Amino acid sequence: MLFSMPVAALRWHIVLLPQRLIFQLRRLLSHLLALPFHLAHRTLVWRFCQCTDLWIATIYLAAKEREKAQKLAQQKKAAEASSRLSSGASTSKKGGSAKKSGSAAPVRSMDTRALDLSALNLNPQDAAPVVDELPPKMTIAREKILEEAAKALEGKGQKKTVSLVVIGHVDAGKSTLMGRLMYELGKMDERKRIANERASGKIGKSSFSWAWEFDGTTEERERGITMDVATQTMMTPNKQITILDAPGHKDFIPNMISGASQADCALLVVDSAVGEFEAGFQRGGQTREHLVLVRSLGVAQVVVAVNKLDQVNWNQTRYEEICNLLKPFLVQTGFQPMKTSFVPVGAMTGINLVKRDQEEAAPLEAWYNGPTLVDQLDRLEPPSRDLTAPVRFPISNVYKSQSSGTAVTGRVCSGVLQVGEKLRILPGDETAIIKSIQTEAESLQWAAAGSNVTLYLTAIDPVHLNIGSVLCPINDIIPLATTFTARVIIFDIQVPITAGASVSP
Ligand SMILES: Nc1nc2c(ncn2[C@@H]2O[C@H](COP(=O)(O)OP(=O)(O)OP(=O)(O)O)[C@@H](O)[C@H]2O)c(=O)[nH]1
Repeated sequence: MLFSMPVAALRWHIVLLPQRLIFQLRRLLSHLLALPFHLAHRTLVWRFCQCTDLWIATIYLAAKEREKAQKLAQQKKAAEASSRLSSGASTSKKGGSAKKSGSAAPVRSMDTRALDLSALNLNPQDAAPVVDELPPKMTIAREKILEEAAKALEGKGQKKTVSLVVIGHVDAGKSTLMGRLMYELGKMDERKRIANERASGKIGKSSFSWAWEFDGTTEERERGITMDVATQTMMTPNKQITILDAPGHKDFIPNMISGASQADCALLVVDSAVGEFEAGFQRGGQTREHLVLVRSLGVAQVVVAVNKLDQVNWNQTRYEEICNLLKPFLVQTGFQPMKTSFVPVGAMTGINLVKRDQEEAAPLEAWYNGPTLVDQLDRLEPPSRDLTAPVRFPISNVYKSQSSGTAVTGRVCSGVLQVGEKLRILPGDETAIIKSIQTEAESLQWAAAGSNVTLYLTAIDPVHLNIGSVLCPINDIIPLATTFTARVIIFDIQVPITAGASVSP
């Protein structure tokens, strides 16, 4: 080992080093000889690159131009197609699950999204006034509509219509009750029930499967709460009832108010479980708050559904206790005792909604032989409607659908309106023409005071339509006022409000 090192070093210096030097010298010589060829070659390559670059750039630009032209043509075609579609009034019958303020079309609700037109799916093209094909003409004489509307109001030849807002503390079982009622009345078929049961089970929310008929949005289903008002129609023996299922959670009170403002009557749902009823009825609970709100909005009739009685073994004493706590509060809030009624129910099992012949209903049958929920709802009377007054249609929601154009929902508060009628939008100077009138179930030629309808409008830029605006006849608008009297309801204030105090909205 000691001898091998110097021998290896000696070999490196004497044998390998000269060899490497010779190799490097030969490389240098060959480079020098090849230099002229290299220069000539490089010039050629550069010249070729210049040509090809230009050529490629020309092709690229031409392709871009073609693409741009194609895009423009496509956009033009799409715009033509959409205006053709939006001009055709939707006359198809709608059925199935509840029409949610936010279902297929992005309906606006009164919460934080209220006037956010950016969420209306409008693009710059849509924002242009939609004056598509010629708007429809008014074809029915006003006298004829008034005659028909008066007959309908008296219930002659058809059922009287009533709109009903479903209110109550969060999780009282409002949507479950309404979903189950739809099933019991045959409006929800077995296939739909099974689909809802499976899908809700998949996301671990099987106890909400009945509520899915009304809680239609993904967020509502995932969170297990109602967030916006959902609408459906049901038939009782003598009435056609428009149901407005309102949210119970206090975060969505503005949406609940929007539903209540379109209703004639209310169905209050309370949870009879011990502690749960008390939570809703105490100060700050929504049982109290909702009752005060609906009464202040003019609702005078209320049916109270005492729900989840299965959780207290259908205990009669508990039912009576709840009724006795609510009765004085209802009177204090302004409901006349003869316009209030109570009914014990089990929404989940469908007990005492339409019938109570189920096996599980035996404990209730032992002490109750009164009316079912449907019997009570059938007794509701629509308030008087002002048919001859000028049309007043306050807008509850505005939305825009790809297929049918701009639409507004709400209730005809007074008067009658028909397809083809030109209406003024207040506040403002704009007008719109009614292209079609829809309810959840059908397409109409006219609608009268008390009807909850969707109006598809034409000849109007949707930016002029806002929640709270009112549609009126062009020659009979709401008179301007400089002063008004307001009744303000304040819940749970921290500091008393005194005259002259400044308040922020
Ligand atoms: N045991 C029992 N549970 C019920 C009954 N009705 C409803 N529930 C349950 O109560 C919970 C709330 O029901 P929902 O129908 O979502 O209540 P809600 O009042 O519509 O809720 P919000 O609209 O979000 O205020 C669900 O888990 C239901 O399964 C009933 O009769 N008995």
